[in-house]
Formats: sequence, structure tokens, C-alpha cells
Amino acid sequence: MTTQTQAAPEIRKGLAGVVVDTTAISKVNPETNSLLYRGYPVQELAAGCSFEEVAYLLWHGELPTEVELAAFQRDERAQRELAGNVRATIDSLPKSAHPMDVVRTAVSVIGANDPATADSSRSSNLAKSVRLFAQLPAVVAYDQRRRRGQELVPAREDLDYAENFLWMTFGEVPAPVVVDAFRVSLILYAEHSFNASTFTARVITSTLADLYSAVVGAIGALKGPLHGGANEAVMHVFDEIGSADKAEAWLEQALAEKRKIMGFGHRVYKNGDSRVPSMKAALDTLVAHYDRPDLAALYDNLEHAMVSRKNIQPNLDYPSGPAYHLMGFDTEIFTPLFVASRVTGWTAHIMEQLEANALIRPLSAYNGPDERHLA
Ligand SMILES: CC(=O)SCCNC(=O)CCNC(=O)[C@H](O)C(C)(C)COP(=O)(O)OP(=O)(O)OC[C@H]1O[C@@H](n2cnc3c(N)ncnc32)[C@H](O)[C@@H]1OP(=O)(O)O
Ligand SMILES: O=C([O-])CC(=O)C(=O)O
Repeated sequence: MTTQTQAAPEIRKGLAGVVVDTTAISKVNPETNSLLYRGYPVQELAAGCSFEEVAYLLWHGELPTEVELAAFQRDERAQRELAGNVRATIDSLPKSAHPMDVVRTAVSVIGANDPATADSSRSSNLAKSVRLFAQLPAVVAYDQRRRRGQELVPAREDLDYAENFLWMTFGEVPAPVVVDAFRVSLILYAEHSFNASTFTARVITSTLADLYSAVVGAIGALKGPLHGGANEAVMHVFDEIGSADKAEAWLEQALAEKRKIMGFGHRVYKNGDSRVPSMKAALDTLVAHYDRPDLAALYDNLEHAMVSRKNIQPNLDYPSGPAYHLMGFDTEIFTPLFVASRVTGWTAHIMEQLEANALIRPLSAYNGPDERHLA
């Protein structure tokens, strides 16, 4: 009798380094520290495109012609207002609820309102993607306003996406330098291959559940501080530190307590996040505009201390957090801003998943008790 020994299965915790599928939407290359959306370097898109053009590129694979862009903008601008029951649902939620819970709930209601929810054809999913893209600014802006005891500001069809988002949040269109920094952040946040929230959306889609369900799940995955929640967490860190001269001592103490430093490190990039230089440049323009060298000094000191102490570089959330703070957003609204941007990438991936679907269902290695029986 021969004994068969089976090799223990290789377990890759967190799916680190595992390639699970192909995608034509974006390419993250840590060796060259580059990020391409449909082949275009993200820095070029951030320098020269509107957020609407980038959304169109992610969904369609090509930048829009003038005629295509005009049609898309008409469609998007006509859908910016919230349905009565979406607004009423937001009103019914306590202000103690995190804004990410509000966005997640609002997307559920938008989905429940849609008679075509179950239609997963590409044309229907594209229409749903544009609807979510158009309405998320209203959800996020209204949530910040109601928390401040302010009235809803109606959308303006004469403004582009970034201008209108700021208009609905603050009741005014800020200086062009602020609008531009906001536009850049939206473009940089839009897409990043198989990150945790996008993968969540693809897992949900792989069961043939509808697009709204996949987006709701993705919002849940983005909320965590190891992923999108880090932009909010960075601002809490800045508040905790207080001033630039305290950054180094604060870091020593935090590392001694084995804390993860929010806004630093990345699963894929180990030598720096490709998007940080563009976002840092946008932050610098805001620092100059609002005359806040104190904030810039705190930023620089913490980064310098973290790099010299651990050689761990900042990720996109590090410059985005203080940038959103300077723009006037409340700290807990930062991750919903990420949702409004990333919904473009999520929905592009949902459509791509459906084009060549396979149920996503990995295996596990059981390490519980051996078989046993009652009594
Ligand atoms: C837009 C985005 O979602 S970008 C990511 C946003 N998230 C954050 O900023 C949260 C803080 N960062 C982190 O927690 C991590 O860097 C992650 C989750 C992003 C990536 O984690 P992983 O790829 O799993 O890296 P991993 O945890 O293996 O880190 C390797 C080592 O660096 C350390 N490390 C990594 N990031 C950090 C950090 N931010 N603070 C302190 N130590 C860190 C780990 O503790 C680990 O040390 P060890 O080998 O002594 O145990
Ligand atoms: O790619 C990741 O793991 C996280 C990230 O930077 C993103 O989603 O933008």
C-alpha cells in the first residue's frame, strides 16, 4: 500500500501578487511608477482633460470627439437632481451616520428606483453609470450641507462637473485654481485596476447581480482606512499632530505603538505612488492660494520623517486629504468624494467583467477541527 502525500496548497494571503484576470481599463506599473488609463498616462489626462472626458474614456476605451462629449454632457447635466425619495432617505438618516453610509444608502435607493435595474445589457449599464456619475455629487454635496444646517443648492446645467460639484457643496464656484485642483483629484482617483473596492464590484458582478448592487458593495470596501478611508484618516492624523515641529516625535510614538500611518504605503507601489506628484502639485497651488505654509510644513515634515524612518512613501490619499481640507470639505466627506470619482472605474470594470464573465469563487484551505460527530 502506498501513502499519497499531497503538497499543501500555496496560500497567498490578501491575494498579494496573484493575477486573477485581464483588464484593458488601466495599467499600474510599479517598476516604471506609471499609471495608464486605456493607454494614456494619468498625468497627461490630469493636465489636459475634463473629468467628463476621463469618465467617457474609461467607459468607452477612447476619448470622446467634440460631438460625443457634447452629447454626454447634455445627458449628464440633465440628470443631476435627486429624486424625492433619495433626498427624503438622506434626510431620514441621523447626522451621526458616517457620510459613507449615507452615500451607500443613497445608491441603494437610486438603484431601487430604476425600473431597468435587472437589465445588465451594456447600453443599460452605461445609462446607469452615467446616472450615478451625475447624481453622486448631489448626494455628497447635500449630505455635507445638511450636516451644517444648510439648504440644498440646486444643480446648474451651465457648469461642468467639477464646477457644479463645488457649487452644490458651497453655494459658490470657487477660484479657478481650486476648481482645477479638484478636477485633478477626481481624475487621479478615478481608476486603479484591481484594488479592493473594484475587485469587490467585480466579485458581485460575477454572480450576475446588478450594477447598483456591485457599486454598493464597492462603497463598503472603499470605506475602510486601509483603502479609501485613508484620505479622511490622514486629516485626523494632521489634527492629532497639530503642528509641523511635532511631526517627528508624533511619528516615533505612533510607530512604537505599532500604528499604521495613514496615507503611506501601498500594496502595489513600493517606491512611491504614480499619482502623488500630480496631486502634490495641486496641493501646492492650494497652499499658495489659501496662504497655508503651516499645513505644507506639517505635510513635508511627516513625509520626511516617515521616509527616513521606514522608507515608506506616501500614497494618493496623503496629498488628497489636506487638499480637500483646504477646499473646504468636512473631513468625513473626503471618502465620499473618492466614491464620486471611482464610480467611473468601478462601472467600467463591471461592464468589462460582464463581457467575459466567470463566477469568482476561490478555494480555501480548511484548518478547523477534524470531522467529529454529535453525541
Ligand atoms: C487609495 C488607496 O487605497 S492607497 C492605500 C491607502 N491606505 C493607507 O494609507 C493605510 C496605511 N497603509 C497601509 O496600511 C498599507 O501600506 C497598505 C494596506 C496600503 C498596504 O499594505 P500591504 O501591501 O499589505 O503591505 P504590508 O502590510 O505587507 O507592509 C509591509 C511592511 O510595511 C509596513 N507598513 C506598510 N504601510 C505602513 C504604514 N502606512 N505605516 C506603518 N507601517 C507600514 C507594514 O507594517 C509591514 O511591516 P512588517 O514587514 O514589519 O510587518
Ligand atoms: O490600488 C490599490 O490597492 C489602492 C489604490 O491606490 C486605489 O484604489 O486607488
